[in-house]
Amino acid sequence: MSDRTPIRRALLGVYDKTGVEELARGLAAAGVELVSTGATARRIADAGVPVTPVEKVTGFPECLDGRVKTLHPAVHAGILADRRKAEHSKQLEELGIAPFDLVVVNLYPFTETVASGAAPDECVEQIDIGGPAMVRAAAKNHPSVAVVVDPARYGDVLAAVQAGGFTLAERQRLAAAAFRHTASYDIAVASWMGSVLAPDDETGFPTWVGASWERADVLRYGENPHQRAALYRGLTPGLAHAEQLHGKAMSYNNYIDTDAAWRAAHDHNDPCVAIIKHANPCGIAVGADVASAHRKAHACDPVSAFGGVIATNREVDLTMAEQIAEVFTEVVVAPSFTADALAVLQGKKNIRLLRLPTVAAPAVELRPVGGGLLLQAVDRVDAPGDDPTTWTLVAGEPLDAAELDNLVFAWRSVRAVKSNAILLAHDKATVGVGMGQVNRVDSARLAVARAGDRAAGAVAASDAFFPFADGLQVLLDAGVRAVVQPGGSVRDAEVIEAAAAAGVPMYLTGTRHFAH
Ligand SMILES: NC(=O)c1ncn([C@@H]2O[C@H](COP(=O)(O)O)[C@@H](O)[C@H]2O)c1NC=O
Repeated sequence: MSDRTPIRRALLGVYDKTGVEELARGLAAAGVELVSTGATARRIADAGVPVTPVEKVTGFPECLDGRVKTLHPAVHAGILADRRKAEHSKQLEELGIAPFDLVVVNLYPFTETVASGAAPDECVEQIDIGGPAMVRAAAKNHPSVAVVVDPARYGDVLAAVQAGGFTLAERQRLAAAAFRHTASYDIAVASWMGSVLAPDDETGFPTWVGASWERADVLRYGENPHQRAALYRGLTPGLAHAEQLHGKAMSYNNYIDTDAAWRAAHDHNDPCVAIIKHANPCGIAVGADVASAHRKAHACDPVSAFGGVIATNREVDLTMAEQIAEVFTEVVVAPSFTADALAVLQGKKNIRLLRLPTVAAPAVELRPVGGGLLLQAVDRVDAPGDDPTTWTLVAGEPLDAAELDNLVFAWRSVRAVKSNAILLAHDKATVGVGMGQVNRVDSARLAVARAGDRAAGAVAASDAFFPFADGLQVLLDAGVRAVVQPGGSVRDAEVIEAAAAAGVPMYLTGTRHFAH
């Protein structure tokens, strides 16, 4: 036996009126009686489709600037009657209320109003009350009623009407989508109230955090092939919203590395290229153009750059594309690609190309820990100590403008390096990066080993203070010509003395850039 419920009477009240005339026309042509709210009813009537204004059903005028239009038993009993129960149908008859089989509603644009910078009163006015009430009622009563909250589903509605109504499974799916819609809506309202309108305290962190994520993709696997994984998309812009222009599906590790690469490239204002492997840079460089930045970044560690992820903060041009095409590369992410660059890269079967416009970094980042979540302000290279005019020279002679620029490049780049970061740079390009160690001496050794001959004359940045002079000594012995580090160790005097003894300028920033 079919579990379709025929659609004879529909209630329509939509803020986003996209496609509503076509829907109404199709429903009316199939003999469905239409009831609708103020502006929606006018739009339908203007399209020449017969429609009953909801006031005719409620016997009550829309009032209080639209705050009350559908909040009435004649509407809600019509939606909530469980047609499987004879008693409900009997009660409706006694009350003179006709049931609804279909509810089509979308809500006031609360999020968009907040995003527009509107005043609090205007935001509050855009908190839809009657809409969610109808949506939730219809979704609860999905055994009898179909609910649609997305204009993209109107085609399905018209097909279902022709087929004799939605099946129970379809109504269940529509109901689940409807509850997701109202839940996300309420999360947006509660978040705004708790962090903008009426924060509970002065910490800057709300006492409650709600989030709404839409599944964007099911990935082939997670960090390892035996782990299942999926990508979810939130409301803030970023990698999860990037447009893939070419190549195989992104993997879990591709996402992790691409996110790190994107961030590293955007820590610089000049044309910059960052090449990332295992979420760490194997090359970062700035240049007059992206192609020269890419050549310099690649030269840092060509062995590791094999199979890397490349990000740039500018358009990829033909020259850069031709260079990339020479090396096996997993992903290239950029704000844009010139047509000829795209053509070259699309000739490579295994490369993934992502277009992601440059957007402001999010203010906070979340990291799950067992049973909870850490929230922190995102580390950007814009703290007071990131401005070289605030640096303190504690050893050696001041650098000339060009070398200081080089040191600033090293400092801006070291933020992207994880766990005891030591970064050597020359000509605004990394030449040796030490990372992922549990002590700073080993990171220094690694950076020097990777730099080889290039360590002599390079400048060095350390993401955090040297706890002892030993790590610094490794750099001094290798011949670095300047060092920047936060300072703040109890043994700073010892460390500074080592730099002074070697005649190497040392600048203290007072700001640390740990990344784990
Ligand atoms: N107050 C109510 O009873 C009420 N009933 C429905 N709405 C909303 O009003 C909008 C449709 O109204 P109109 O057809 O006038 O544009 C929809 O977004 C719907 O969710 C209401 N508005 C706000 O709560």
